[in-house]
Amino acid sequence: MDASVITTTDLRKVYRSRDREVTALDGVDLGVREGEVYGVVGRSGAGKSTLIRCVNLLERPTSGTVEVAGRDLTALAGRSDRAPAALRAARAGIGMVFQHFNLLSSRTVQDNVELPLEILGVSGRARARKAGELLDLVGLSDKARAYPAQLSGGQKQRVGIARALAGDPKVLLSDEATSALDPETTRSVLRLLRDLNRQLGLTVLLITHEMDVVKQVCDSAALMKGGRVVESGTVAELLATPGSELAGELFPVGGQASGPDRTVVDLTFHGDSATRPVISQLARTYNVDISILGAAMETYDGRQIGRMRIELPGRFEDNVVPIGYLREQGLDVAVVPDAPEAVPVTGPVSVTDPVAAPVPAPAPVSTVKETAK
Ligand SMILES: Nc1ncnc2c1ncn2[C@@H]1O[C@H](COP(=O)(O)OP(=O)(O)OP(=O)(O)O)[C@@H](O)[C@H]1O
Repeated sequence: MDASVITTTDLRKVYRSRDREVTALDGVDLGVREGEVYGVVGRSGAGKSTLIRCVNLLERPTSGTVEVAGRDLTALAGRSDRAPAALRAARAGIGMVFQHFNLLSSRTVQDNVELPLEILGVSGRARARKAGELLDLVGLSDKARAYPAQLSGGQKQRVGIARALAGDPKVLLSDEATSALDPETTRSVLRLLRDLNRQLGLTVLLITHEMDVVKQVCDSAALMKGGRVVESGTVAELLATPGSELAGELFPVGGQASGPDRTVVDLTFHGDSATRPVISQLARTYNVDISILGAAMETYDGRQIGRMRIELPGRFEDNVVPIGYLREQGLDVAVVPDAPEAVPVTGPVSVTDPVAAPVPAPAPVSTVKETAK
């Protein structure tokens, strides 16, 4: 059974103006499972904002489909510019928070939270009760009568989150919600999102350009480049994928070769291999001096995953056998060229292996498919 609560299929968005076309989304397939926090990262212009705005049809996709909670929103959108009633109703089940909060300055905090309920025609008393509950949930009961100008950035975002939850959404979309906040406030807003995700079973799709956000709250992540998703999966799966750019950015294991005629290798340990003394066995078996240039160890979903960058004396050709040994021990092995990026060693390593210098350009990392938790 597909437990995705947000699914985009071959989503494309082309912005057309008189003299040019920009392909902002170039066939995006995304699956966000119920109850997870899913982060989409990428450089400026990668298409993140366009993607999140297409998920609630604030932006109309050029082609492809968007399903949220089992409903095909693209089918509800109709052809005119004005959203039909069915789409407006479906959107009530999708909350959205924005980087710059988008609060109405002339309304109190309580009235800002009540706004979506007013639009839905909810009676005054029911609105006030719901707004009171939501402000309690985000820790701002004492600010109900304050105006946005009297709040800190973090408090404003909490109001934005309370307002986004007014329609009891199953899904919350977050468009760089913490980008305007300092690191400490960012952490507290992310903790709030995580708590809401757990308490309410809320699915959160967020876009960010900060890897720390992914590290702090995301179960899964996708990397976008040029309108495409180039890597995706649970954080644990990504960390275990040789050559994953996201894994490298989440847990950088830096370190350069100490001189010429050295082989630098990135190793990923997971499962059983994370707890065996593979490196000391390698040193003993081949009588080779190994320098550890960097290492990171994390536990995700109860699985230990380690990444390590080591240096072996000699060039790649001299180290084919030890590298083969590491692979036999169940480690993912990627030889690092002079440039900082790693090249996954994919085929079986043999003495005549063509991976030997010159090292080819990094191969694209294949998408990690979703697996049940
Ligand atoms: N309304 C628009 N009209 C024309 N081009 C647009 C429009 N909105 C976005 N684009 C273009 O689409 C591409 C993707 O933009 P988008 O804002 O989705 O990227 P992003 O990853 O969110 O970047 P940022 O982090 O800077 O917001 C960019 O080349 C951008 O210039």
